[in-house]
Amino acid sequence: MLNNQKILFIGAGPMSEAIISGIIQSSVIPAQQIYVQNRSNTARLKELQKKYQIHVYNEKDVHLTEFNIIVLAVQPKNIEEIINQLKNTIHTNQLILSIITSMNIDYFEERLMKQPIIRVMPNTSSMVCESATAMAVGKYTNNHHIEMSKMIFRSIGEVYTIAEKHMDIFTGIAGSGPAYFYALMEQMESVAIEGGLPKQQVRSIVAQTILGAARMVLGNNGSPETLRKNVAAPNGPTEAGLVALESFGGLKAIKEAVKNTTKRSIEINEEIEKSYI
Ligand SMILES: NC(=O)C1=CN([C@@H]2O[C@H](COP(=O)(O)OP(=O)(O)OC[C@H]3O[C@@H](n4cnc5c(N)ncnc54)[C@H](OP(=O)(O)O)[C@@H]3O)[C@@H](O)[C@H]2O)C=CC1
Ligand SMILES: O=C(O)[C@@H]1CCC=N1
Repeated sequence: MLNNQKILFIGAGPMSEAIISGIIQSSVIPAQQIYVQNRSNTARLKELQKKYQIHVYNEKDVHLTEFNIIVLAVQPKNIEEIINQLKNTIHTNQLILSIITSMNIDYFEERLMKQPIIRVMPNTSSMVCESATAMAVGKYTNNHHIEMSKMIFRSIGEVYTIAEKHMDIFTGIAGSGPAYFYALMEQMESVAIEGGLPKQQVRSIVAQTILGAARMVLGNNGSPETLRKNVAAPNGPTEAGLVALESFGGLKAIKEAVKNTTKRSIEINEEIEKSYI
């Protein structure tokens, strides 16, 4: 429990909401100790306040030093504004959790003096407490910071502590991963509806199929390779499907999607670093 901690979310987008929803559902931090700010979208702040009974702020009204934990949840392009807001204001006893895509811990450590910082990559399944979240720690963090961060992110799913150099590839498979599965689901839904299955059943059928496959792997029922082979009898329908998946470039496409995401994640950090030179 982090009952005595006050936490501020800078950025009121879907990722902040997903994390807030998780920590309230799991009673990790009480709603009255959760604060969220943005710059302009007051309707969004009111919506979050009403839904979760949390405190909301406009950027200019925030007193940063009140908070034990500050979560950075804005787009990378807004990072400079955030650094300007934090610099010369926060203390080294405040923990910064950055979920900002691509931005390295070094970036923060160079601009904020000896600040404990943990870089985190959750995914949108946080909303249903099923995120695969990575955590990489900065050099000014201690065990207490790490434990607090784990407690927060375990409330929205599984947490994996990784080396920071692997954060971009982690983004490639898990941060962005849900989007590939949704794209796959869109295609499966569309072909099933074309094939005559009732639209209202198709969504559940496709989602249940993906959920079942994930549960089989997580339940140690075999490797994906073994489980794939178990589905596909020689010369059966699945084998025909897998042949099409390969011959139409589906398998290569999956690898390329992960590689391209990873590459773009690296580039964003480089672009922002370069904009300072
Ligand atoms: N969506 C996803 O699947 C994942 C996203 N992430 C990362 O998490 C971060 C947040 O994502 P997401 O919630 O989707 O982002 P959004 O772009 O939807 O939301 C960002 C929020 O930040 C606010 N904002 C922007 N600049 C400032 C500022 N200077 N001060 C205060 N608030 C500000 C915006 O509101 P206003 O304009 O009113 O200020 C908005 O509420 C991003 O870096 C994203 O890459 C990480 C993992 C997964
Ligand atoms: O693509 C994005 O902007 C972020 C990275 C991980 C998920 N969404």
